[in-house]
Amino acid sequence: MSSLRLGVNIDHVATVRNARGGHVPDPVRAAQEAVAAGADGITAHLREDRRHIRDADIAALKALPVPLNLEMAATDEMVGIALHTRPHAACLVPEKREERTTEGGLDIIGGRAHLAPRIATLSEAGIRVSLFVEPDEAVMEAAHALKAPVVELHTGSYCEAAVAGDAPRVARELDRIVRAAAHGAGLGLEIHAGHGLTLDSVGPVAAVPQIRELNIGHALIAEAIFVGLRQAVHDMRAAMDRARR
Ligand SMILES: CC(=O)[C@@H](O)[C@H](O)COP(=O)(O)O
Ligand SMILES: NCC(=O)COP(=O)(O)O
Repeated sequence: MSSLRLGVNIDHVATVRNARGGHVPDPVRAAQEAVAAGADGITAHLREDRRHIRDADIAALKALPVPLNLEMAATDEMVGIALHTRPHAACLVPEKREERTTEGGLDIIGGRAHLAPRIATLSEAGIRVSLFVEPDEAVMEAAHALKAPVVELHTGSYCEAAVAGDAPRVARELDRIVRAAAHGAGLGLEIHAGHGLTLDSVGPVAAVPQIRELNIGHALIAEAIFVGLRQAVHDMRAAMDRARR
């Protein structure tokens, strides 16, 4: 296994399925295909509004012999579902019903009192907790204080700059990621990253030595429409491995 794991987020397979209210394409089949092509795990975001991944998807995905990273809001409802389903991991993410997609990292400084008991409950159940946060050194300190073993650095700002071709901003945002990863790893946190990554933008993030896992979904599923899911996973895996050479 590579030192850098690939978690494939299959949310948007469910987006296509839900478009017609039926059963195809099946997110579980997508997960099996992704793993067959080299994914190290599956990520699925059970949103409060169930706009894509649904509760039955999580139960079915859990039955697969692959690590399931359940992305979820830090609510009592979702903690209850996680305790019932027992995924390998739970990644706490901020959520607003009106958002098109995740818009930022979890407020783990202002939200400490709300998060601490939920992190403890999930951890005590043997679920590996990660916090989806901004790549910021002070945030790494807060994650460490909350006793979360893993942080996932939000790469959205870096990816937006990359898409815009704004080289100075790309450099600034990448430097934030590099600094946060080094600081967080120095505190003993396991460092993951994700959101918005594409074949074109993944390389510099994959090259950050402290990052142990990338979670990639939308761009990979979009590419799969043209080259097939196995090829899309293979290509992303290859881009990550090239960056680590
Ligand atoms: C937290 C994150 O960046 C994604 O994993 C999240 O799943 C995005 O939400 P959508 O998949 O609904 O766009
Ligand atoms: N946590 C990031 C993730 O799972 C996938 O995000 P995206 O690649 O769909 O933007």
